[in-house]
Amino acid sequence: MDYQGGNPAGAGGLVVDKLVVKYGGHTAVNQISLTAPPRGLIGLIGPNGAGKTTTFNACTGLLRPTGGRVSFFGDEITDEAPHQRAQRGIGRTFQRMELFDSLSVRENVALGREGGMAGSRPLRHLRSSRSDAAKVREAAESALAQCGIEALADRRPADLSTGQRRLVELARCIAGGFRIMLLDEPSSGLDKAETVVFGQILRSLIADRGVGILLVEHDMALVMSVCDYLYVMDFGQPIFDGTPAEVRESEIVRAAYLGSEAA
Ligand SMILES: Nc1ncnc2c1ncn2[C@@H]1O[C@H](COP(=O)(O)OP(=O)(O)OP(=O)(O)O)[C@@H](O)[C@H]1O
Repeated sequence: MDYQGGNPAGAGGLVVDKLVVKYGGHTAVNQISLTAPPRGLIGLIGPNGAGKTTTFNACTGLLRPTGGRVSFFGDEITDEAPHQRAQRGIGRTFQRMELFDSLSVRENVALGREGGMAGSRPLRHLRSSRSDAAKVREAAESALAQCGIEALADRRPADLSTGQRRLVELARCIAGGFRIMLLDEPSSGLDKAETVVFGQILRSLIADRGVGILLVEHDMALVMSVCDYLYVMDFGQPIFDGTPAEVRESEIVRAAYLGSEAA
């Protein structure tokens, strides 16, 4: 079922159920449940150290949880390796950008598609077909267009502004053709105008491609304006979930987080 707004629990996509993650004796994530459905833009917010990135790492397989389950379109994937989850359609960007400055923007974006194809067929680079190359080119051009950065295709990331680099990173993830994309602070370093454009691109991405997005973000203006539904965590615990309007009104959230942010 595609997401129609409101509480997305049970709507399919990426489902996290009572997730627990410990680093040694420290419980970084404690009983977190959330759903990121197709066509939904879901925010995961909370103060620094709340456990948001740790939750992402458990969803993408970089960390094995101590408890709870992760499933994807009905299949349990809690113990699957990162590449298996990527092949199923879980994509991700990282808090710190990882672009290759020796490659052009177009080549960086194409890697998003090539990585997935190489993962499914390890010898692809030795015996890649013309149709594979065409698919990669097409995916890269389409992702560049989705982000409005076709004109930057032949430039090097090092020569671009932070805002432009963020869009290259997003385009690379889009080129991967994922069904659910986890974006970790993707608007960090952008100015207000760039952030507005970034939010519009996220919404158009959902409308045009039917993907779902799980967004970790500290920019409350962006979160409140683009998200359909929000999960709020603090000290590893779930403290509230609801629509942006409900979150804004919540005393619990205000006390834990929004009091210090521009709500
Ligand atoms: N590799 C690690 N080893 C031990 N503790 C860690 C590790 N990574 C994170 N932590 C701790 O786990 C908790 C959750 O961290 P996490 O990075 O998931 O929070 P976050 O909500 O993403 O924070 P931020 O908004 O600052 O990125 C914090 O107390 C952090 O110090």
